Amino acid sequence: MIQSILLKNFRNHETFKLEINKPFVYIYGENGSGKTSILEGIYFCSTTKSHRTSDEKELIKTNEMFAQVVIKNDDQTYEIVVSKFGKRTKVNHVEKRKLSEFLGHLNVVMFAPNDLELIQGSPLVRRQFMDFELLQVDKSYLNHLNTYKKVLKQRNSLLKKVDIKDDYTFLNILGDQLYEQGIILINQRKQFLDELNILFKANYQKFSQNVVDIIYKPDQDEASFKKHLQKQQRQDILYQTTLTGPHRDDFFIRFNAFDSKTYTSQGETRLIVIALKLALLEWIESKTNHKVVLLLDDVLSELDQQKQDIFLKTLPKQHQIIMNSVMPIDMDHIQMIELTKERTHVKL
Ligand SMILES: Nc1ncnc2c1ncn2[C@@H]1O[C@H](COP(=O)(O)OP(=O)(O)OP(=O)(O)O)[C@@H](O)[C@H]1O
Repeated sequence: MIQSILLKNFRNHETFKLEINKPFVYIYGENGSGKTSILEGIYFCSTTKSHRTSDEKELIKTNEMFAQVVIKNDDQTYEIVVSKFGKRTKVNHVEKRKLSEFLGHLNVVMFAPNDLELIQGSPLVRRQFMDFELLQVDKSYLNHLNTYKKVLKQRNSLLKKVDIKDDYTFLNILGDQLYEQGIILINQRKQFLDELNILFKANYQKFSQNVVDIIYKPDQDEASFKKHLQKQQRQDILYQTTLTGPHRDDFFIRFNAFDSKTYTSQGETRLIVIALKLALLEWIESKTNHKVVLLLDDVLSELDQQKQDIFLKTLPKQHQIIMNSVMPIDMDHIQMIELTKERTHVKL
């Protein structure tokens, strides 16, 4: 469990310090007070990435040289500092040069408003979701994914040079390698979505009676992928690119009989994504045996009062939850923090 959080020069926080004394922390305050930045800080210290920017210099408070996040979790201290020279990480005050030595200790699942893109966005968003979650729990997945991408790049550059009349020997070798790695990705993604689907449906049922399902849409099944690479490469040569494979995979959420992407309302979409995140949390815990902290950024907006009440009542009790919103709520057993200007400029 996270016991304390310190942000220094992080976004609008000059110094923000929070000692946590209950499993459920609820932070509220006006727009721009820095609520999202606190969750972003925790996420950053967990993953070394921001959930809302790829330009990490943005995290450094204007006119400052560095931003720092220090988190005490299960009596271990994790620290990340970002400056114009890059990022540095420490565990228990000892510098960790290898990312693998820093990652995996402080596990979080975050819901943020831009996660609605999981439903509404392009297939790339959903592929990145599958890949990111799979490589977190299975290091070998990263190797297969990287090899697949490397072979795909080689094959695509060869396809730009090769002629219909040429000898296809090298193209065939690359096709075999692509198939070999590709089916591993397809099978792992399928298994991931099958397992996630069971947890997702159970979580979603707590909110609504609609029937939902995660449907994997591999670009090709194993047999047609093989057939394409062996017998239909003329098409690839013509288009000068690999037309099919897991790099074109997708999934969608079936909502009753429809595709939620075009069918569900904003509030319904939000509940679907929340249920997906709750499912993900359970899935990661079952795979890693590590406790996962749930971060909920502005999760209540767009939900009607009844849905907000159901949501708050059904939040998992066995997890640590850190959540924010504009308005306070009336609930027992939570640590309520009002974020005021003074709180973001605490004297240490
Ligand atoms: N590098 C930075 N330096 C200083 N201020 C920053 C920096 N980056 C962002 N800000 C400001 O920090 C403030 C806090 O942003 P944040 O998104 O955390 O607020 P919030 O409380 O979650 O707001 P909302 O309720 O509108 O979602 C904003 O006013 C933003 O303009």
